[in-house]
Order: sequence, then structure tokens, then C-alpha cells
Amino acid sequence: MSRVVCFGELLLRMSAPGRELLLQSAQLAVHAGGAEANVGVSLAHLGHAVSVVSTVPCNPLGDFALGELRRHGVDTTAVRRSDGRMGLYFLTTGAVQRASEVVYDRADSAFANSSAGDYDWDALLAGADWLHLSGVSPALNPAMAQATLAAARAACARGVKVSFDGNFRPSLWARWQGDAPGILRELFACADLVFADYRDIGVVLGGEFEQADVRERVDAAAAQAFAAFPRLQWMACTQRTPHSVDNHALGAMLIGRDGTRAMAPTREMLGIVDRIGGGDAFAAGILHGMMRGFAPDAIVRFGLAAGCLKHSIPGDFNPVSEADIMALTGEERFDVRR
Ligand SMILES: Nc1ncnc2c1ncn2[C@@H]1O[C@H](COP(=O)(O)OP(=O)(O)O)[C@@H](O)[C@H]1O
Ligand SMILES: O=C(O)C(=O)C[C@H](O)[C@H](O)COP(=O)(O)O
Repeated sequence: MSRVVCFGELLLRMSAPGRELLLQSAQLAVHAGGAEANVGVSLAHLGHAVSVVSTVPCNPLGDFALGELRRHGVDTTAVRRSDGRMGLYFLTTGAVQRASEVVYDRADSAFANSSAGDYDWDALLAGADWLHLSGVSPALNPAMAQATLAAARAACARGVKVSFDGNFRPSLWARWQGDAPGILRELFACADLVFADYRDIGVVLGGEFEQADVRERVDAAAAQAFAAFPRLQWMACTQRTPHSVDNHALGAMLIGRDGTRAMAPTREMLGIVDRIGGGDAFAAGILHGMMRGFAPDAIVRFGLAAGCLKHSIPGDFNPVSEADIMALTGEERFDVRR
């Protein structure tokens, strides 16, 4: 069991029922989420000691979010409570030719209005093996960009490994015209492991990757990332091919500075239930494989299977066990397990 600290915004997802348009009927389903918390919930189900560091408002919405994390075995004692509002996002799930859509309603949330000085990383990182961060937090505003950097630098300074998920959100950066490449470069420089593909590396280092094969683009991007960021050891990413809104193929790669190149065979996912959080479930699967000392091929197969399972589960979280994921990597069986 490892000890993992996840820093980021807790969100509530408000979603239209089934495949309805947003507010087509006067109902919304509510789920707790947020990129880094999603990773934390997965890792707690995989047996790790996880604590989430964040800020939520002192109101019933903040209580709900914390209750959901606790229900999934995540330690919430390091979550600050403050004035302000809960970050929300509204999800309309697509169907047929209509794509899914996310509308954020998170400006001036209690988390977005916190700052670097609110988090005592000496205490928060004591005994931690990994700190997990994502590109969502620095995209919120200048203070959160600094707070995320402070967390990453504190972990580096204390010998805590840093896992950083690119999670590029152009609409958040555009709200304040933040210098995404400059800030993300500083975060990548602190990371041991990044979840990023050639598009993320294109944003961070500039330039485009035009190789015909997507995996060759990832290889080229990884080579540039290892050259630019001496601390970086691993880059992992999925390759998604949407055949339609509900039917995607998902493959995955794990590339190491030492020349390791592991690929998981592509999985066809037909009749996707909910893809939001699939990337976070993948990230948690990769982290789990690394923390358990799996071989690179097994790590990437485990991560991909975790991400695929998430596509079958409504809500942001992927509350599945190691055995659930192993059942998929090992047997390729889809009948009832009895
Ligand atoms: N517009 C974009 N520019 C650069 N990178 C992007 C953009 N959109 C997504 N990405 C990156 O591509 C990767 C895959 O994203 P996505 O397709 O949303 O997959 P998933 O849901 O599996 O995480 C992520 O690392 C994300 O940061
Ligand atoms: O956008 C944000 O700020 C969020 O945190 C909301 C989402 O829950 C995660 O981002 C899911 O991300 P994927 O796993 O890539 O689908």
C-alpha cells in the first residue's frame, strides 16, 4: 500500500437524465467528481491510503462532496472549508450524431479563490509517496497556477514523486488568457510521471506532430518531453478513436526515459455508458501498477482495463477493485462472473 496525496478541485456534476438535453425536463442527477479526486477514489478502491487536499464551501454541497469521498475510503481531513461556492459542471450526454457537452459553472469557487499560502505542504506531504496533480487546477486563475506550482515544487523538494495529468482545458485557460505553455512547462519540469499525449506536448513545447501513425506521434512527443524535462521518467497516454458517440476504440502506451515502450492492445468499447472520468481511471490504473511494481506491459494493460471499466459506470468515479480489473486484463470475459 502506498500513500498518495491528490490536490485539486472537488466538483459536483449535474447531468441531464439519460440522453435528454440539459434542462429538457426539470431534473438533474448529481455526482461528486473532479479530476484529481477521481484518481484518489480509484486508488482508495485499489487499496492505497489516499488523502485529498482541496477547499470546499461550508455548506451542504461541500458536505455532500466530502461525504462521497469518505464513502469511497478517501481521507478528507486535509480539505479546507471556507466561504464561497461549490464548483459545478453541467453534463449533457450525447447520442447518435450529437456530441456530449460540458458547461462549467465554477468561477469564484471556494477552491478557485484559495491560494498557495492556504496549503502547508510540509505537513500535507509528510509520509507521502506520490502527489497527483492535473492541468485543470493551474487553468483556473493566476493564483491557482501558483498554488499548483507550489505543491509540485514542495513535493520535488521533499522527494515525493509527482504525477501530473495534462487534462488540457482550453475553455478555462481562455477565461483569463493564461500562459498555458509557460505554466505547464514549469509543472512538467517537476513531474516524474505525466499523463500526456502529442497534443499536450504540442501545447507545452510548441510545434505539431504530423507523423501519419498516432503512436509515432506519441513516440516523437515523448522523445521531446524527455529531452526538455530531465526529471521526467514516464509518459503514459491513451489513444481514443471514436467510431460514434457511444462506440470508441481505446489503446494505451507507456514510454520510459530508459527506452521502455509498452503498448496495450486496443479495446473496442461498444455502448459506452459514461466516458467522463475514463482518463482519470486510466491514470489511477497506471499509478497502481507502478506502485505495485508491475512490469511495464502489465502496468499499461492494467491502466487501459481500468479506463475501459469506467466507461461502463455512471458518474465520475471508478469504484472497482484490483480483482475487477484483473478479470478484464486476464480473461477477456464478458459473461456473468459467478
Ligand atoms: N485541445 C487540446 N489541446 C491539447 N491537448 C488536448 C486537447 N484536448 C485534449 N487534450 C489532451 O489529450 C489527452 C486525451 O484527452 P481526451 O481525449 O479528453 O481523453 P481522456 O478522456 O481519455 O482523458 C489529454 O492528455 C488531454 O490533455
Ligand atoms: O474538467 C474538470 O475540471 C473535471 O475535473 C471534470 C471531469 O470529471 C474530469 O476532468 C474527467 O476527465 P477525464 O477522465 O479525462 O474524462
